This record gives sequence, structure tokens and C-alpha cells, in this order.
Amino acid sequence: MSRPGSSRSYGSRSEGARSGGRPARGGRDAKRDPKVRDKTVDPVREAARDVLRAVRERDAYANLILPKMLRERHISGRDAALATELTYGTARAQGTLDAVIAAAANRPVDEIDGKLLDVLRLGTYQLLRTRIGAHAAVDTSVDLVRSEAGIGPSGFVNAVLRKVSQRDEELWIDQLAPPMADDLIGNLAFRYAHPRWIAEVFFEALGRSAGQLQAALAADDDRPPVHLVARPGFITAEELALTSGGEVGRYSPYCVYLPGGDPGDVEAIRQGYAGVQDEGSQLVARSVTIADIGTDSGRWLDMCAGPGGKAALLGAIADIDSAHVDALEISDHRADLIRGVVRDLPVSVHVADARDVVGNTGLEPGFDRILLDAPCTGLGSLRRRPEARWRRKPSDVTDLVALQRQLLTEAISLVRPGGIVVYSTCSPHPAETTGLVADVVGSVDGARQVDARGLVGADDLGDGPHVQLWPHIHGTDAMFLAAITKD
Ligand SMILES: C[S@@+](CC[C@H](N)C(=O)[O-])C[C@H]1O[C@@H](n2cnc3c(N)ncnc32)[C@H](O)[C@@H]1O
Repeated sequence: MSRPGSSRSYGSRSEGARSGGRPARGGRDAKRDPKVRDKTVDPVREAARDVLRAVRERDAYANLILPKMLRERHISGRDAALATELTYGTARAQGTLDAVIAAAANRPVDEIDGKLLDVLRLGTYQLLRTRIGAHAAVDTSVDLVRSEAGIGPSGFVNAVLRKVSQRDEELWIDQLAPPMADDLIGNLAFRYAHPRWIAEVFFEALGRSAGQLQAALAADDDRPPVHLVARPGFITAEELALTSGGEVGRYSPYCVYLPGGDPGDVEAIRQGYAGVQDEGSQLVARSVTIADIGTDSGRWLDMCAGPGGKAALLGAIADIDSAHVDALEISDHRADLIRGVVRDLPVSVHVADARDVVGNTGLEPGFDRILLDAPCTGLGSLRRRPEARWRRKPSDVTDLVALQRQLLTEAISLVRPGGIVVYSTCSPHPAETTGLVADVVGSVDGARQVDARGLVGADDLGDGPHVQLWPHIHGTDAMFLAAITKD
């Protein structure tokens, strides 16, 4: 017989025997109708557990499935807020939680059944990173397992979580993280729940400053703020702030910071006058439209537009400036998402590979303004994609850089002399940002970078000519942008 908690034991046929032959309370033997909720289980934790399971088993995105699940299960208000905090917090902290669980269980986590591991992560997160009392954290976890798998596995979860609860997070870090004096990056990566390779990338991008790295990782490990965009021509940021209870943003003239609540409840969002969009993304889209390029014939291009956040802002500004945006996107599904947000705006959506725009769309070169918001690792928006940091691999970078190089070369070939290309990524990885831009600009005759700092207008933008935003400095995602023109 396998050990309780081992990858073969969960829901195993021997469960009845281990629990004395009696059907476990609400367990598998009770032949529970899955549509009938088990009253012994807290619906908030159950939703969090179900999302964590979907993320682990089928690579789901927590921030896409949780809101839908909460609506379907009629979980709202404070319960929805708690479910969100527990789900996203647990997903973000996974690597550090796993190290603690492995120490407490005295076995590597890959020897623990996945379904138990989801609950252990959820319980450990509550014990170490919330003010939820230890009894509530342990008991609700045990109930989750017992209702599905019975007494044996729930006993294992109980034992592990009780062991976890004997120390606070700081003590676990002292025990498990590499000492700061020997391995600064490893220590901070553990403390702020990032894979080490990502902490190394941030360290390089931040000029090898330990203080900056600590602040960046801490900001990334925190709950992200909600930023709204007021679509120009539809509603002003002041009006949106007033009607949503938010506060006008620091840098983008379209931005509103929403202090809490569900953005879906904001009337202006329901009407399509506003949307949810990080302030850094707003600054990128706006920068394309305000660059001084002399006469503008109004031919604008968004080369990688899905799901359409920046295309919608570009389109709203284009409407005011009597311009037109061609928006390209390689994926059908994401092109549909763009169409959904650019209705009534002067935007044409093309499903096409932007590595050969003329060949794939028939569009003429000679665009005045081009946005290339390139596919990237997304290391700059990890706080908004809870599980992403544990999914990304260093090897992803190579393929993406090759694609970015092709796309940026194409963008420069499509812009008219004196026009502007804004290259952006939601990643601060030097290979995808400064390195890539220097490489491509250096290899194309007549192409040169112009100072992008004036197009962004935020504080603390360094020496230029590119701009790197950071959550811990600007409160935005870590968006990078470079502005390029050609003679
Ligand atoms: C970073 S996202 C763009 C985000 C978008 N600008 C926004 O603000 O909503 C990059 C997009 O490029 C698309 N993409 C990837 N390769 C492409 C290609 N070769 N041609 C066109 N689009 C591509 C991806 O499907 C993805 O939707």
C-alpha cells in the first residue's frame, strides 16, 4: 500500500480498508453527485482549490477561470475577494510554498499526489501569508480533502499543515532559503517567491542593484492594483474616477486607479467607454500617437494587436485625430477579442502573420506610426498572471527573441522615412529589450533610436533613449519601450 499523500494513494481503492471499511464522510464511497455541494466544505476554499487544480492539471490561467467560477457559484462580495486573494496568492507563491511543504512532509513535492498538493499549497499559503487563524486554515483544508478522498489522505494533510503551522514564514525562510551572505539572489528569490532565473534577469535589468532587486521582487509578490483606462472621446479620466470611486492616475491622462471592488460593476466599463488596462500599457499606446513625425497622413499600424487593449486606445485616439489603424493578429481567437473592443472605432482587424505584412495582407508600406507590442516572456507582468512565473522557462527566451527580431525588422521596413516605430514588451529581460533593439537598429541602414522618455513623461526614466517602467518605481507593469525612426 502506498503512503497517504503519495502520488498513488489519492482516491485509491484501498481507501475503504484504511478507514476501517466505513464509507468516508461525504467521500468517494458516498457516490456524491458532483452538482450537489458538500456542506462540510467552505465554498471559498473549494473554488480556490478547483482553480489551482485546473492550473496544475490543464495549464489553465487562474485569472481567466476564477472570475467565471465565482459568478457560476454565486460567490460575491467579501467571499469573492477572499477566494481571489487565496487563489492568486497561492499561485504566485507556489515555489516557496512547495519548499516548505516538502520540508514539513519530509518528501519532495513531486511525490505528493497533485490533488493533495493543491490543498497543501492553499493551506500553507493561509498559514504563512494571511491572518487567517491556524485552526481555520488547517480544518478547512482537511475538510476539502476528506470530502473528496476520505480519512487517510485528510490525515496526511492535517499532519503536514500542523507541522507547517509550527513556524511563521520568516522562520521557514531562515531554515530553507540560501543565506543572504552566500547567495543574495537566491535568498531574495525564495523570500519573494520567484524562480531564481527570473530574479537574475531582474538583477541584470536593474543594473545589478540589490536594493532595487529586493524592491522589484517585493512589488511583484504583492497584490496588483487595478488600473482602468478611460477611452478618449467617450469619457474622461476625471469622469471615470468620479463614477467608479477611483483616483486619477499619475502618468497616463486616461488612467484611473480603482481601490477595490469588481471592475465588471463599473458602469462605464459595461458600456464600453472604459476598460481594464495597466497604466504602463496605456503609456505605450499613447506614446505612438504623440511622437512628433511632422505631417501625419493617418496610416497607423498595430502589428501584434491581440487581445486588443492597446488597439482600443490607439483606435479611440485615431478617431479624434482622423487617423485609421490596421491591427494585425496571428490568432483567430485573439483577433475576435480585438473586434470586440474596437467596435465603432476606425480600426481594421486582419488575421495575419506580421512577419510579412505586405505579403499576408496586401497593405502598402509607408505607415506613419507603428506599434510593435511584441510577443514576449511577460516577465514584466507576473503580478497580474499569478502562475506565470512558475511556467516560464529560460529556454522560452531564445525562440521569442528570434521572432521579435523578425518582427522589428519588418516594422522598420514598413514605416515611412521620418515616421515612428514603438517597440514594446511587457518584459524587462535585456535579451528581449535593450539587446534586441540595439541589434536590429544596428543592422538596418538609416534606422536609429530616438529618445522615448519624452513620449512617456513619467519620473525616474534613467538615461534613455529607451524607457523601462517598473512596478516598484512607477506602479505600472514592467513595460519596456523603444522609439525608432529611419531616414
Ligand atoms: C504582447 S501580445 C499583444 C498585446 C496587445 N498589444 C494588447 O495590448 O492587447 C502579442 C500578440 O502577438 C500575437 N502574435 C504572435 N506572433 C505573431 C505574428 N507573427 N504576427 C502577428 N501577431 C503575432 C500573439 O498572438 C499576441 O496576441
